[in-house]
Amino acid sequence: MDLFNSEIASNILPFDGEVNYYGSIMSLAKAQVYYEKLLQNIHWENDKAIIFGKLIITKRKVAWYGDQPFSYTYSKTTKSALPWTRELLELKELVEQKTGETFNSCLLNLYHSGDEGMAWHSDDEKDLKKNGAIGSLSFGAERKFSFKHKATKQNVSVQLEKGSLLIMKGATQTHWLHRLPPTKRVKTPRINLTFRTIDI
Ligand SMILES: O=C(O)CCC(=O)C(=O)O
Ligand SMILES: [Fe+2]
Repeated sequence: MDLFNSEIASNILPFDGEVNYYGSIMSLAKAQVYYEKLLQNIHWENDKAIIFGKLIITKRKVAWYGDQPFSYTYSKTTKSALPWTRELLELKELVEQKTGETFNSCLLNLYHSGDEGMAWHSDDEKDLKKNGAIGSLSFGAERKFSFKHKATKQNVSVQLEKGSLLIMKGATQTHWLHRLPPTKRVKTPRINLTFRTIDI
């Protein structure tokens, strides 16, 4: 499906939420340049989380940027947002233009290989605007991304291509979990940007 210049993308969820996959929204060459710049210029740090009362340091690296030094608490740890870089602002504007949504912050993830992933969760932290859209851009290795309905356990998956955009909105976080499954097949890094709205 060629969605390169298209503003429309259909909902991949059957009910109880809205997830639109736009496919790649830029040329492969541009996606590669962004991948390299983000790898270099982002203040990547290992993520800390408190899970079952134990401090866990993840192999995955994260970073947190925004309009203001927002603090964001998840898995009982708090981060303070750094000011936007030039590339992040360009990408934020691109995602806003494609989706008609606005965002004031971005959580970034760096998965060094398929050994690293993210477990089932919903992005329903109290700092986030309720039912606010989340725009997700992917660079580097292609990975599978999955949704599971909290009640029916129904699964929906999508392959996230280089330079692709996925948007989650409406009641998605209330009714569905999502994850990035680990995979033995992927040996190279992936960078993911999730643009969000912090409630102020
Ligand atoms: O890496 C991804 O595609 C998703 C990351 C994610 O779900 C999150 O940061 O909340
Ligand atoms: Fe998430």
